[in-house]
Amino acid sequence: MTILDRIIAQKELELPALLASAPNFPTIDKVRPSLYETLITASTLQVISEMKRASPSKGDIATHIDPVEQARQYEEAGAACISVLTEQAFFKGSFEDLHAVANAVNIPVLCKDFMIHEVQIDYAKAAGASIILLIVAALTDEQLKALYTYATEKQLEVLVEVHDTEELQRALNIGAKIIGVNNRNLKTFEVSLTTTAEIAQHLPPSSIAFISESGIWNAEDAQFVANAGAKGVLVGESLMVSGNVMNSLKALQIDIIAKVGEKR
Ligand SMILES: O=P(O)(O)OC[C@@H](O)[C@@H](O)c1c[nH]c2ccccc12
Repeated sequence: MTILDRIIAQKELELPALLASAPNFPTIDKVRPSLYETLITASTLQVISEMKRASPSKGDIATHIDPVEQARQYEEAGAACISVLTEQAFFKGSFEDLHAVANAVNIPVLCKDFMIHEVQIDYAKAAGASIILLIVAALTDEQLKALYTYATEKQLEVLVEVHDTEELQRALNIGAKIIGVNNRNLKTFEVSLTTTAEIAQHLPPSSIAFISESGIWNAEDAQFVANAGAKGVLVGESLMVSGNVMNSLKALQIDIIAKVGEKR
């Protein structure tokens, strides 16, 4: 059993409780910018910064950090979006974290979880998310399509995560507009930024907002994925452990305007 299998099995165990009750969060009435628009019009690499206490690959990362404080710093540093891990068993997140962060900031908020059922999307929306994640590797084509449609009908944006070219094709088939390459293999935990470069070669020349996820530590990493065509990066651990969130985040916001004659 891979870690992804284990997480999905855990999600299936949690579904009955979600289905038996209804989300009960005070409504957050905010109109947030579209992440898609921000990404495709960007002239600097956009940073989606993540609130990540722990992970199955690293164990505890930063369990003492207050999500609201962290999110405020991300927003102030010019993050395009804040990703909040809501998975509990392996990442120590919660919908409460998501709601608190969504309340505190005005930029787009991504519910980072392992979605297998519409009810999770209801909770994400109720807790204030403007974007959800769908992981192609965790879903059948039918599930992927159904969850994608359900989320977009609820006015949520969708980040569709892929790890190889076959998954990219499945994401393209459902009309995904924001596609993220996870540099971390969720089956082996191996991280390699070249995954982004490899998959980028198979992107059709269209208006897809392409981002690179995981394993981004510094400006050099940011430059590498930007050269491959990424418009944004999804960054967790390096910002969670940084002693200076503002500087660490700003260092990633490199120029991505292609110079004439330069190949990207
Ligand atoms: O901490 P990192 O290496 O910067 O990675 C962040 C983010 O990409 C990672 O948390 C992630 C990417 N896809 C996921 C899916 C589920 C949970 C977590 C993730």
